[in-house]
Amino acid sequence: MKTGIDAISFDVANIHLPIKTLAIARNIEPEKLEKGLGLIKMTLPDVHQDAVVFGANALTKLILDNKINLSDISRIYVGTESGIDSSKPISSFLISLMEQKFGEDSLAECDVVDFTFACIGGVDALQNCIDFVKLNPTKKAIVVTTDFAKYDLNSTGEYTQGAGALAMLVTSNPRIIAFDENWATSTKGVFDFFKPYRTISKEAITQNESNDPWFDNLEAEIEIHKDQPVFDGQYSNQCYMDRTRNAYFSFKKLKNTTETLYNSWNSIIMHLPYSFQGRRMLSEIYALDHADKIVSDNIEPADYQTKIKEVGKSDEYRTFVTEKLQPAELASSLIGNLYTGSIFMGLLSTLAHYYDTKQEVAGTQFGFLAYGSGSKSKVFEGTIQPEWQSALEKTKLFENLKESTEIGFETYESLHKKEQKQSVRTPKNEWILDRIEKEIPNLIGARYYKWID
Ligand SMILES: CC(=O)SCCNC(=O)CCNC(=O)[C@H](O)C(C)(C)COP(=O)(O)OP(=O)(O)OC[C@H]1O[C@@H](n2cnc3c(N)ncnc32)[C@H](O)[C@@H]1OP(=O)(O)O
Repeated sequence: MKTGIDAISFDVANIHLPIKTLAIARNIEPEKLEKGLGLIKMTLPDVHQDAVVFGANALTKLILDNKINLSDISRIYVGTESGIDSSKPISSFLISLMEQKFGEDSLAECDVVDFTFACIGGVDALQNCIDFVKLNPTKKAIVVTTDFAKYDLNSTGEYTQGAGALAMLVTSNPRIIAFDENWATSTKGVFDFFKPYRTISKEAITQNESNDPWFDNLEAEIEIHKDQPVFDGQYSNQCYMDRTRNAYFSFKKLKNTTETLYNSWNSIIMHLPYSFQGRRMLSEIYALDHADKIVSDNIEPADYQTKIKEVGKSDEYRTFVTEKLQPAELASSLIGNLYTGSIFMGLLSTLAHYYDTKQEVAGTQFGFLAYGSGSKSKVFEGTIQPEWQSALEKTKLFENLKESTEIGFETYESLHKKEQKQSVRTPKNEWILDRIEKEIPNLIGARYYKWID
């Protein structure tokens, strides 16, 4: 029996800052961002959007477009690193919003939970749901990935920001992609990118708010966390490269093959924190697993990086990138980083590209190289199913991305600093963040959402 993804929906922030505008404002050469990293637009949440809103919108679309009967859904597992509460998971918010829209107790027997491991949490959720459906072939699960990839102003992560969610129905005999048995993992506990709690004294926080009785219950110090990560960009690239390489070669061992694995993959879907990350990182694996061994086992360490760089710039590698990686990059260039959703947006981008250009990919294999900082990589593969086109009929990814509203630099900064009061875009047929109760400087209160017709 086959198990995999039967349907996919998405919701991204449909306002964006052109990368050129950011480059000019920050005094960065636009060509570096456009041609070096493959960036065109950067999306970010409007005033009424957050990770719950994106997740709820993607999930609502999945349910409506595929006429899903909620009583058939046994699990909704969420991959996210944008949790808004240390106890109440985003999946708990999603349950209440879906019941608000589709009927009270419609998900009363559904198991829900969030998975957090930086950008790989969605893949962890998927793997769990696949295992569950394999054991219970008549049952169905949904995976939601939702995040706001927010970086500090003026940081090297700033131009890679993005926001949005995907929702995927996991079933037996799926219409889009069926995953094979083998999943290889490579893990190492490192600090390449993380979001630590910070300690702040009660005194510092209450200076301007001393009349609020809420503060009476505070300890002398409290811990808060900021949406933006602490990170070391070049080190995170090294960790990405090390983990994916190790997982790739473990995957070959699991498959018990000496064949050059990527040759059998029609498309390669990687975690894309920005559009060209995959092509910049894969050249090492490409060189090591090449049939003619471009890099031999006994090459001098000093020559190793130079050789990998050379391979990355060769015509042969460029052709390989155009054929196997570029379709996944298209949406990333127009959206930015989606953290847990990036790899799945790469899958959707690839399929939407083949759909729009009327190319049949049923029966071909796609290879997946996932990465999450902290750090972990998983490598797995799947086969595209005969009904993939009809299953994606309503998705219209690139048409939808064209509708995004452009904003200027001042609006971008005011949204980033949470100073903007009025939404840029008028919401329609979507969930919105209605209000946050007990919001005080640096602390976040209970959030309430509503559906806007
Ligand atoms: C969150 C995760 O997934 S972890 C893995 C990735 N890490 C992150 O995303 C963390 C946040 N991001 C960052 O810190 C940064 O954006 C990074 C590390 C990804 C990129 O760092 P930067 O210092 O901005 O860029 P970097 O110098 O590495 O690369 C710039 C590229 O543009 C190229 N470039 C520079 N100028 C130009 C130009 N004028 N024309 C064309 N290309 C140019 C460079 O040659 C280089 O490409 P190459 O190495 O393929 O030759």
